Amino acid sequence: MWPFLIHILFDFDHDVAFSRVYKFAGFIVTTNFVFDQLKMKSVKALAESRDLNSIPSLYAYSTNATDPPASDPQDPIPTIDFSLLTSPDPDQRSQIIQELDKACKDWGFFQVINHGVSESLMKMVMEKVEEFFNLTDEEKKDFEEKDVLDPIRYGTSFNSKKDKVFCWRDFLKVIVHPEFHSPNKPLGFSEVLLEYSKRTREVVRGLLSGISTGLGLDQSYVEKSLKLDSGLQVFVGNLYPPCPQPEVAIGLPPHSDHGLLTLVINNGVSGLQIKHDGKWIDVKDTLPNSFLVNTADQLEVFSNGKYKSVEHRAVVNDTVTRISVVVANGPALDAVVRPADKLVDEERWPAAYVPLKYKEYLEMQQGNQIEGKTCLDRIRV
Ligand SMILES: O=C(O)CCC(=O)C(=O)O
Ligand SMILES: [Fe+2]
Repeated sequence: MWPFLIHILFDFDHDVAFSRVYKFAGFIVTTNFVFDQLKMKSVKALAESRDLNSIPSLYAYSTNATDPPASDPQDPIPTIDFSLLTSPDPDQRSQIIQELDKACKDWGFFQVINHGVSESLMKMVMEKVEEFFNLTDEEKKDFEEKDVLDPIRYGTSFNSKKDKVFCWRDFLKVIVHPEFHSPNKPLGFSEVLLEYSKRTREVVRGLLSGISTGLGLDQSYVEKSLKLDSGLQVFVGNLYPPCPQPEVAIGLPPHSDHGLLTLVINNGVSGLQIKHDGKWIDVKDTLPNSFLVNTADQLEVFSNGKYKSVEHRAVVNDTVTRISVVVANGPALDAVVRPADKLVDEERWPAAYVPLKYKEYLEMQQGNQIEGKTCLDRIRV
């Protein structure tokens, strides 16, 4: 006898359903649960549910078949000694500016050491993010995402209203500049967040002034033209719980970030991969207390394509929780970003991107599914 297929559908109205297949007393039972009913079910809650030995089909992600598997980098990832940017020795300064320029041009990704942010602050911010995710679902509910520009957004996947395949990731996104916001829990989070956002902003400012010089512009050109005094800074905590089928799930699919520079640290568990020379490489064995920095879309536009925003993704594993703390630093929301005048020459290097207000770019990127560099493609000339 062919087994019967019993399809239990709880609700036809919703398009986001996930199914699981069970064998039950000779019958095959497919259950379609409507995701809405589990709506803010975090991946953390899902991963902690008993007997989870496969992932719901909603999370089934297939990697691009043309992408080779990730490997270790053949050349070492560039390292930038931040302290040299303010060295009293002009030769040392110009040397590090050249290295920074090369790192942005060849990699779009580098580690920053001697940046002045204390080890204890980096450790504390990681602990507070972990404590945040360990709050009860009820407590975290207060911060559930509504709109992409809400100052505090707790959520799952990337854009759970649009994603066809869900990411194995929960997140907390907080706008910390030009206005500072913070969840009021856990205790002490807000103080740590304020300090971390100030300190990391100093690092970003220093890097961008070096980058400005490296692009052949005045040291303060980036800062002034993109109005960094009121630049947008978004703090992101990412939680990637252990996944029973890591090879068919994804923490975050390939994407580039929307701002200028992104600073990343993690809890010592690797999972970040970047695309370098067309190949995915694992980012691991990084220097202690370093920041991983990547160039983002607005820097690609501003530099007229001299620096490309780097594509990266996060993979998951089946044993340990990975946490990353990301600080995305961009222009002011009302700044119109266009290739810098000095980097445009109608004959040799015509402007390769159309001018767009950063706010509009951000809404476009955050309001859609995340997919490689498709958002940037929309504003290419
Ligand atoms: O988890 C990571 O290492 C990277 C996260 C990331 O790319 C992002 O939040 O945009
Ligand atoms: Fe990213």
